[in-house]
Amino acid sequence: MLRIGQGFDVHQFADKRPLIIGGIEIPYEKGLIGHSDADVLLHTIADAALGAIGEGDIGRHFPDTDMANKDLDSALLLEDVWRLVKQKGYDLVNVDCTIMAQKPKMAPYIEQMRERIAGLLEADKARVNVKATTTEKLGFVGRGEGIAAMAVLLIQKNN
Ligand SMILES: Nc1ccn([C@@H]2O[C@H](COP(=O)(O)O)[C@@H](O)[C@H]2O)c(=O)n1
Ligand SMILES: C[C@@]1(CO)OP(=O)(O)OP(=O)(O)OC[C@H]1O
Repeated sequence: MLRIGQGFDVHQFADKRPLIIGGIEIPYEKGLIGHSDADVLLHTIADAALGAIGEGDIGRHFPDTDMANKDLDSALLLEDVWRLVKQKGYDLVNVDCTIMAQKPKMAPYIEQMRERIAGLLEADKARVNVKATTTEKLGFVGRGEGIAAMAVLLIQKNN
């Protein structure tokens, strides 16, 4: 049995915040804001995984009204979501992600992100692909107001 899910998330830039994407801290003059650590890529993957198992979205599982989720490490959030996926008997087939950011350059950090995500999803790195694109200076991403990410994720159960 195969199931597919997709995810999309956006977070806004602010000064004096670390920039954490894909579980990796990227040196930059600004970071993303959210109730959690605002890891836009891990949130997107978690939403895609929840979509694939028909379990809603991260806002339902980790409400931003709950102070227990304040400054939450999104790696823990994705680990929790992945536990649900595994409990239902599924493994990762592959996940493909796109980060939309005018700046900074993601290319130097992509391999580290793949390794981190593969670890969180208990899968080989070859099953994880991460891409980055600018939006050619158009829209909120192009103006450097924030970063968006999307993911498509496929899981498989062998029975
Ligand atoms: N934040 C980003 C954006 C893009 N890249 C890399 O540059 C390539 C070209 O970007 P375009 O927006 O012109 O498509 C893209 O394919 C990425 O490899 C990046 O590293 N970081
Ligand atoms: C992760 C949660 C919870 O800490 O907070 P945020 O960091 O604001 O992230 P978002 O992608 O808006 O949605 C899920 C939230 O409930």
